[in-house]
Amino acid sequence: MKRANSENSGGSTAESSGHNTPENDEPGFPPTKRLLARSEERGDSDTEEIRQKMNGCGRVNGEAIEEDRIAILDSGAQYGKVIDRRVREQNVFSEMFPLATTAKQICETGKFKGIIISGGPNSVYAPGAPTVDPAIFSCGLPVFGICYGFQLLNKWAGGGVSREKVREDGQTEVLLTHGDSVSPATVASGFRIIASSGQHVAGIAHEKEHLYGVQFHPEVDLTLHGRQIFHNFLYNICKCKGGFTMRSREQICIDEIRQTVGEENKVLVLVSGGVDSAVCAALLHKSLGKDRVTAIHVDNGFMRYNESDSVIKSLNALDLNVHRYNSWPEFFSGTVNCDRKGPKLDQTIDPETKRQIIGNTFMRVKDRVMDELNLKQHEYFLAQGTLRPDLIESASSLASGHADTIKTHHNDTALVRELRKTGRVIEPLKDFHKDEVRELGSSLGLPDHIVHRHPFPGPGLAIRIICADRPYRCADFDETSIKLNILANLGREYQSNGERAFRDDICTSLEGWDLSLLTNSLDEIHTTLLPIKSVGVQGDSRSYSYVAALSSSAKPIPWILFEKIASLVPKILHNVNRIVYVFGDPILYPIENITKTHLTRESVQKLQLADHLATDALFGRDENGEKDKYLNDVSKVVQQMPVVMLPVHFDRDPFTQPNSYQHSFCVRPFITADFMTGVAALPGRDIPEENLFAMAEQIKRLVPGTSRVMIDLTSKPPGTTEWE
Ligand SMILES: Nc1ncnc2c1ncn2[C@@H]1O[C@H](COP(=O)(O)OP(=O)(O)OP(=O)(O)O)[C@@H](O)[C@H]1O
Ligand SMILES: O=c1[nH]c(=O)c2[nH+]cn([C@@H]3O[C@H](COP(=O)(O)O)[C@@H](O)[C@H]3O)c2[nH]1
Ligand SMILES: NC(=O)CC[C@H](N)C(=O)O
Ligand SMILES: [Mg+2]
Repeated sequence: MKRANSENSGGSTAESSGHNTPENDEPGFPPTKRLLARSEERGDSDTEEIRQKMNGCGRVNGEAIEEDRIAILDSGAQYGKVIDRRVREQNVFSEMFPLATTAKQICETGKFKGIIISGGPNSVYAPGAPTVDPAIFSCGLPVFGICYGFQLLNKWAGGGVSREKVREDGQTEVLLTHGDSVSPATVASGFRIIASSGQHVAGIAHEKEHLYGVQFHPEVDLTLHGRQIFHNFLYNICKCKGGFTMRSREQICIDEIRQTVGEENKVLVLVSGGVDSAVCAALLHKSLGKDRVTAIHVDNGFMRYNESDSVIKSLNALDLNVHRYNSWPEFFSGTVNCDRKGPKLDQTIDPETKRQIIGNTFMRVKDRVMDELNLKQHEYFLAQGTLRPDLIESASSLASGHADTIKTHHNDTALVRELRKTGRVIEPLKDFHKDEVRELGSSLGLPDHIVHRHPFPGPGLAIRIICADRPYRCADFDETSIKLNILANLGREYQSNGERAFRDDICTSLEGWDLSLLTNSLDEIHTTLLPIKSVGVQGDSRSYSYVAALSSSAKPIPWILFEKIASLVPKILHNVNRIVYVFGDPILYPIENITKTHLTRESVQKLQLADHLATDALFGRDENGEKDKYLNDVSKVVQQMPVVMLPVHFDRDPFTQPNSYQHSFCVRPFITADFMTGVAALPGRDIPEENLFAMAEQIKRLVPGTSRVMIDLTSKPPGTTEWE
């Protein structure tokens, strides 16, 4: 293995990191003492915060944990808190600290057995990129670097990290999401390559120094054997004993609620009918009793068809005081700020602005409701069923210091953050993931139809109507369209030199991947780049890019081929976030225009109908309506199925029919455990194909102005569950 000298490696040369000195005969390892001293001198601005965190460390709800501890240094990954969970579920206590935490701070406690460094949105070679105290790698504790953490490790030890032509996003057997890479030639000396992915290095180890790094994400569910990797690190390498068991999480939540609210005060809880708020309300009920808890459900105008009625029915059955408020005019005319200046929600296109308006309007409606119910602000706390992923994706400082905002969840807007600072917000589930909340709900005795209900986002259908007033076409649109078509038809004979060169380029870039399904396919795949944007998450950062539509006359529909194309497109075309299949005949005309779309009552009603038809067709409905809709076999495989309205009118010759006025609908059946990562459900394998055909036919027939129906084939990452 050669020592790297990548231009992009940020100048981490043998000389600058003090390698090969007489004090340390192992190449690549700077002398520990010198680095520990240097780390003390740094005087980082985070120091006070870290010191406080370190002092408070090792306690769960006041109880000291004396067992082995693992320090997780947070580079801002979306998956940081998933690492924490993976470690704790193996009965080892873990705590997250800012990346700037020094080796000295960790070592002087004498309680840590190892260090894990998380992934993050930055590039290790970018100016000002967050970095780690170099002594971390030589303090004697085993270190496991994940993604950004792996890149920091390799760079520190004299290896290289560089921006690659091909970024990797998505699942193979492991989840990869990165744009920077280590190549075999740039692995730091002394390290052994223990895993590869195509041409990239996926794992390195220096057994003697107990230093390990992986480019992929072992912490997420999508990585097969990820738990085993943590087990090996914790038990075989760090020699943890595994004595930590969490006290009943239910009791921890109850104690926290009682401590915060005290003897006299009361709680107003926002309930949507979803599992998180139902569990939150049940915990409050158990902790404080019925009379001290008031629940309000807000119909913001973006609920599903008749949903608020059934929510009230099922919440009343839980013995809660629930008040329902129909506030849709307030939401449609809501603005980001209280002064009502700036664009109203029904004039807004930008998804982040839509989300902020909705979140802030929830808070304003809450204030109005309190006045109406004569509840005194100083006696009341506000409770929300906020979960860990809501905070991570909103880049809340409650979750991480370096994370990128993927999307602002409505329950974590600026106004909510202001209220939190006053200490009057209770979020007992803020450390939970969705599957853990369901477990807690069952143990609290909530009925199955609530516990297994599919999630529905607070902003509801408002973030499932893609608003637009002009097509989204950047300079790269035409080139991306051409490349998309070549990529989807790799088996075709290409005449032009340019096309052949691009095809060969793709094949070289994807060396190591099995492309036979694509190169052997005789089916013609039609591709249409849609001039609209959708939100995604790539390399721990937010992305906002094009949607690619696939169609074909091939029968039966080659779903496995489409799935493969969907997984490869974002690897090659980084400006494509989502890949959909369009039901029906192949799409022949390009999409030049969009249908001007805003949030109006009419657009919401159309989507309510499409969503209602799609949900019934896929999950069925018993004769009583709602009851078992989310308890059948398909709904156990698919954990959520957003239906999204797109401002796209297909099958129009743009020269003879320039005006676009119809909409299309896309269903997104999604398979996941914790909603941090997941994959699209594939027809014929995960969900019945005939249900989807029936659904597409019904939407087209019954929803006025429908152009086409499609299904989303994108995994998360690079897509997200919701489109905005
Ligand atoms: N329509 C609504 N009325 C009142 N509160 C709401 C409404 N929608 C969302 N909330 C509040 O925002 C919180 C977060 O919403 P979120 O959708 O994540 O959770 P949920 O609705 O309880 O569960 P699920 O994720 O299963 O839908 C809820 O727990 C609830 O406190
Ligand atoms: O209460 C919510 N308020 C929001 O603003 C919000 N945005 C996304 N979601 C839900 O969160 C889960 C993950 O969604 P994404 O993969 O789209 O980020 C999915 O279940 C989404 O439906 C929200 N829930
Ligand atoms: N997930 C990560 O840690 C990504 C690291 C880095 N931002 C990259 O894209 O390579
Ligand atoms: Mg919800």
